[in-house]
Amino acid sequence: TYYRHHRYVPHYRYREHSANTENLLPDASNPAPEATRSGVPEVFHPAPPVIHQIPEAFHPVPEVVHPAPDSHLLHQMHHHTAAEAPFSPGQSRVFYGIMFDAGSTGTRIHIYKFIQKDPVELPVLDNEMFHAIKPGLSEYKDKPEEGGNTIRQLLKIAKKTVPEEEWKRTPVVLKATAGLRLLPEEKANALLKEVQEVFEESPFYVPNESVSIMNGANEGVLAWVTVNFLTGHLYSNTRRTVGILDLGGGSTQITFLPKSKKTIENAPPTFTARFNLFNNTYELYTHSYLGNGIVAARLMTLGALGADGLDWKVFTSSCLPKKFREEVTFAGSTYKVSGIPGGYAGYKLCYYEVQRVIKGIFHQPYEVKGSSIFYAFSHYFDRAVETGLVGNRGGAVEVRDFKKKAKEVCNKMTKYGAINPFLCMDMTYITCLLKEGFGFKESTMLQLAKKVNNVETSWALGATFDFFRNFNIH
Ligand SMILES: O=c1ccn([C@@H]2O[C@H](COP(=O)(O)OP(=O)(O)O)[C@@H](O)[C@H]2O)c(=O)[nH]1
Repeated sequence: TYYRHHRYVPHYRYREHSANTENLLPDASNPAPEATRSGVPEVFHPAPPVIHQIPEAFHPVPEVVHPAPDSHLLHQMHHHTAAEAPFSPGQSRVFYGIMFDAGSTGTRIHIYKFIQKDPVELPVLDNEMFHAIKPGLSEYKDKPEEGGNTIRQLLKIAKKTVPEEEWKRTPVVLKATAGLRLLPEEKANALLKEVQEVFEESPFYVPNESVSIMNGANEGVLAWVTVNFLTGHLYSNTRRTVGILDLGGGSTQITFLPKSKKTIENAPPTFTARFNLFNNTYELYTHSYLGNGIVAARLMTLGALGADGLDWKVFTSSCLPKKFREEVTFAGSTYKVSGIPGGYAGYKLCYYEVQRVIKGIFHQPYEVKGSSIFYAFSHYFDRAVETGLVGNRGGAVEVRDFKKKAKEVCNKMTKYGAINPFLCMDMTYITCLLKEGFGFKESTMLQLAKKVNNVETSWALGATFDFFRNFNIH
């Protein structure tokens, strides 16, 4: 079935912004999207096997900055004239890319399979194999060899997924995010060195700078590229795109293409990123708030992050069930946390506590009060599913729905605490983050998704495109 051509049919609909033919591949037979039922948030339907056309930016051209030592790989990656193409007539070529996401709460492997039908056509994304393990690399800060074993484990999946004859030209790349950013440099470097060694003993192709800590701006931009690619916005003729909201364990990202110049003019200089893609130069508003991921925010709410006396101190909060008591490990430290026995718990008090994590830290972009569409994934999605705000296929909600649900969860702590004792704290934090952090209106619509067309919404696909054809983000 590798070579069967599936037609790309958009599976996303939106109440205010319905998908239209601009977002489709130029295929006259693509059906026009159905009208959405007004007022009913539509869900995403995981697509049947889909082939995603790679945007032109990914079209391999000779100025690829990552040199591949394997001439076979280069041969395939670059644009050929028919005479030099390594293709037999009518035969498709398949190639793979392996991207590791070393997050603060877990490590994930994404194995992308691309198909190039003939040397002059753009490759297409055929499918993704995804696997996640917990905890993240940062938990192994004092035992890097054990951290390396988690990577070895995931590489076994890569060896099962990628055919053996492709191993030596399949690039393997790892990018770490907040977990490693928050570690002391020497601890983070020891972990990266260990991963590099594990990669080198693997049969895959290890490019230069294969293992690194990604900067926050790239994390936001590359997730934006992924989501706009998967939703069909990158190869549409309009400049209509969607924004992204990513809530990790250690950091949180907001990225969107401003419609108004004022947004860029009023943004701090480090909050914008420019890059070329699809013959367009994009200037995005993007920022990663380190320490404002959901797990870091829990510990800040509790007053635990950076506190002394961790051995004996118990950090309490009215956001937690009164009888709850647990140890939380984050960025290599362990904290004792609990509810307030015999004390008060509930939404109002909790909101007051989480506000401390947000006040005075966030820049509110000029435009966010407008009608832009934002895709929210990672922990936004997880918490929305756990509380029943959306089903596990995701869907559209308004910011006020998070608030309503947060109140319900905090006021029925016993019921929801059984699902996840941090639900009240997390939902209240998300509400506060959206409203008082980014400055969204209560009526702003968010599309909650984990996958779009069967591919994970994360920065990893964007990073794989960037690897093959550098966007030169600056
Ligand atoms: O491809 C992915 C990448 C991440 N996640 C989820 O997104 C969150 C990201 O958290 P992470 O630990 O990576 O946060 P960071 O370290 O970047 O702050 C976690 O709930 C993951 O399970 C996911 O569902 N799919």
